[in-house]
Amino acid sequence: MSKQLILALSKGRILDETLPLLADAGISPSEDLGASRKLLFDTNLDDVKLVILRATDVPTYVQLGAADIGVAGKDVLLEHGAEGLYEPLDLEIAACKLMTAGITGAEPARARRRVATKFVNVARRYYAVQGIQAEVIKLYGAMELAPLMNLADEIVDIVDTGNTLRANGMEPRELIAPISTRLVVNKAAMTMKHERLKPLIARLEQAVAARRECI
Ligand SMILES: Nc1ncnc2c1ncn2[C@@H]1O[C@H](COP(=O)(O)OP(=O)(O)OP(=O)(O)O)[C@@H](O)[C@H]1O
Ligand SMILES: O=P(O)(O)OC[C@H]1O[C@H](OP(=O)(O)OP(=O)(O)O)[C@H](O)[C@@H]1O
Repeated sequence: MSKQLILALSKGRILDETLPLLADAGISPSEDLGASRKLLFDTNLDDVKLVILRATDVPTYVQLGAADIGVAGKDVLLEHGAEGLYEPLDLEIAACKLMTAGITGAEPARARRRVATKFVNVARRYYAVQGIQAEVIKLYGAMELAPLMNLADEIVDIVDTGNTLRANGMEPRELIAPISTRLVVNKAAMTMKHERLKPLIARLEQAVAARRECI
């Protein structure tokens, strides 16, 4: 097994909050991530490299061992499934909620509810547990448009400020799960590379704890 540790980061919103946390933990990329089209970066630590991935690809890289450790939203992890992954640390960044939502004031009454979402696995599980028959429609963005356009009765999506829902005449309904960004580790790497992973995870734990104390 390679001596290097590969750390997979979710690009976009999560990356913006991950880089300062990594810096607090004493880990920084050797070059400016934004100034390059590169996706694989050295860091100030000899044995740690970073890969910058689409958020939904992080669990796949870590599960299959192409990366040893990763940073991913709990929403993405719930949708992907936890097989082959440990989730040792809540990084307490990019907090939001995974919720159902519908048109403001409308009764969620259909016997068989049509639900638009990119979180199809989460949605199927959620409605099954509630005993609600649901036809789940996969979308890749702009979920809030689906009820307005009569494509769906309800959506399952991320809610933060609620501004996107309000701007589209919708309201939050049920909380499915509180979301934050998590550290995930490949199960085999946790055993085979334990000596290298342990101090890395400890650094991150300390950085999260130090921030909590500042709040
Ligand atoms: N207000 C928010 N809206 C969306 N995601 C949020 C919000 N706050 C925190 N998050 C977290 O950020 C992640 C989404 O990041 P971002 O919006 O950059 O990616 P995306 O547009 O969903 O991904 P992609 O571009 O790969 O489709 C979510 O998985 C969630 O964990
Ligand atoms: O409650 P709010 O603060 O309005 O945030 C929630 C919105 O933010 C996200 O969309 P994003 O802007 O990431 O676009 P996306 O649809 O491409 O994911 C999410 O899908 C909601 O639409």
